[in-house]
Amino acid sequence: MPLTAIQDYFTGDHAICYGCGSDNAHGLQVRTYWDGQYGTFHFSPQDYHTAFPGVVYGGLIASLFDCHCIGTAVAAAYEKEGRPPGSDPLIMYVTANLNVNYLRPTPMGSELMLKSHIIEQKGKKTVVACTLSADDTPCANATVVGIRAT
Ligand SMILES: CCCCCCCCCCCCCC(=O)SCCNC(=O)CCNC(=O)[C@H](O)C(C)(C)COP(=O)(O)OP(=O)(O)OC[C@H]1O[C@@H](n2cnc3c(N)ncnc32)[C@H](O)[C@@H]1OP(=O)(O)O
Repeated sequence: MPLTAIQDYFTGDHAICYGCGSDNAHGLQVRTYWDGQYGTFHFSPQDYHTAFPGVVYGGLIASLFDCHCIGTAVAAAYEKEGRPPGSDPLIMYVTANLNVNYLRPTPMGSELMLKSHIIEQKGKKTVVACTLSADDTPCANATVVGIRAT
């Protein structure tokens, strides 16, 4: 697994995203570690991420999927072009579609693991699938369609 997350290569206007911008002090700080096959991200929900007692808020989960999957699309695109992550010209994707299945309540108090992989890379479009697990139990999964913006 790389030591640097894909989002850590982004600076300036590309580092302000609520989900993954390193310069956004109020953001979620999503970090995607891409190993060429899978993107991995761990997140520990805080008390204020609760939906109801003991259960993580679903909108938070959607946000984690969103930025982690877009990060996966960016990392995979650099790899496909044979370029170091973050090199110019910068690669950026935006979310066109985000589809989440909530399989069971996601428990508070556990570290969450998101694991993503590429389903399709074609033209401007990349489709990424991702599973979110707590204590090795899948709690939600998602498919994200990313469209290349730069
Ligand atoms: C600069 C680098 C920095 C990077 C890091 C920054 C950090 C932040 C990053 C984190 C950011 C966090 C994430 C965020 O929060 S990103 C913010 C939330 N997202 C947006 O605001 C996006 C708004 N939408 C648009 O801008 C346009 O509608 C887009 C660009 C998405 C498509 O525009 P357009 O319609 O003109 O595209 P096209 O005609 O060229 O079609 C191209 C292909 O796309 C396919 N398609 C289109 N729509 C959909 C859809 N809904 N489902 C499935 N597929 C769809 C289409 O069929 C075609 O496929 P194909 O026929 O070729 O197979």
